Amino acid sequence: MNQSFAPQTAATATPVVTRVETVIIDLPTIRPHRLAMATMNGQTLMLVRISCSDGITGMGEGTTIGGLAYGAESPESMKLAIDRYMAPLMIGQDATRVQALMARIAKMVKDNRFARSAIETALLDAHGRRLGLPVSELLGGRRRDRLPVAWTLASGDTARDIAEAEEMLDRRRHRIFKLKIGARELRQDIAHVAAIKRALGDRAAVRVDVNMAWSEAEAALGMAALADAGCELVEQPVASAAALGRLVRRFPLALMADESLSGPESAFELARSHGADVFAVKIEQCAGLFNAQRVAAIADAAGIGLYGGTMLEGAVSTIASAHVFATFANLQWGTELFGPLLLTEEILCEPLDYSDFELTVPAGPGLGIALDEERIAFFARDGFDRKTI
Ligand SMILES: O=C(O)C[C@H]1C=CC(=O)O1
Ligand SMILES: [Mn+2]
Repeated sequence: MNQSFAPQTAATATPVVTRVETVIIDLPTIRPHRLAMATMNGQTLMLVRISCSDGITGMGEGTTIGGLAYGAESPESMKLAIDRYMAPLMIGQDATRVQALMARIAKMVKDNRFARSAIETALLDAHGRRLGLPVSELLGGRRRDRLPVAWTLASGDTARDIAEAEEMLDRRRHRIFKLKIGARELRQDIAHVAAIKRALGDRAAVRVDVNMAWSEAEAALGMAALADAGCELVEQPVASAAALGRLVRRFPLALMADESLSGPESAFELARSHGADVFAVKIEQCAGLFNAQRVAAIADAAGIGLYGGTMLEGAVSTIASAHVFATFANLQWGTELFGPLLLTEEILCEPLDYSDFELTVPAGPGLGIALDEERIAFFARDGFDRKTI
């Protein structure tokens, strides 16, 4: 058969990355958010925009909690890693081969998982827009259009937390509540959890996140008391993965790994050592969306439950997470993709749909969201080009 191989014209030439821009924006939170390691009064988003030779652009986000309190990357270090090290590796490279380009970056940039997640998100957003497909379709296809969303009660005050939970139930926004504990004395924390569960009864699920604040002995005491109080799940009570393995299944509540999980290798190790009942999957901890899928596959193979976690990201990384969680075969524990709701400011042209206890995964190309560039420019620390994307 005769085949014609027409030479590539400018219009069909491979799109390459032409520009990588970053910006840091500081936004207030609706109330102080008290975690074991830090109290947040605001959140800082590091946004990245990748432009390509075919005129397509994509957005990504790197966000952490409490500066350097949560992990080794800060918003400023993510910006630096991208500006100084990742961008030069990307300019002129094929923008359509996202996995190949991420592998090129991973070879030259160790760790820096949050910054890599931001870049991968932006490349997938751009490629989705190019092909007219949502990111979830690029990742193999979504299995669900809506995701259950938990809310974190972390005002530090029991009565205020109960009032907040009641309001969320009334508005049908959340019926799963995660309580941040570990900053106070153990007995006080248990009394706090028990009071909230008593007030909410069967109308809501109550879970806790200790953010590694307990010793193993405290965790044994605490988990028994939490189970008695009607708490259904405890997240990362201790720092060490070995200790998690010694605590799991000893008490009638599920044990979830969060900080111990940093991608497929640690997921495999936790699965091998039976270190958790549930994995909190976070795209940033995993260094991107493809790795988040690998972590989910490991959990499925090991019979470990899945939960869609957050680093309290803004809309861009929240929706990137939503796209990948929508592809998971199992999502037994729902998600906590409420980050944008903790901020006083809307940075999207159209707000996300949180209704009936769930978040709708956008259906448009790429991430399916449009940033309000005026708002971004207004909140940018050092200025940002206004450009409609
Ligand atoms: O899970 C964490 O440790 C971080 C985060 C998620 C929800 C929240 O309130 O804090
Ligand atoms: Mn956690």
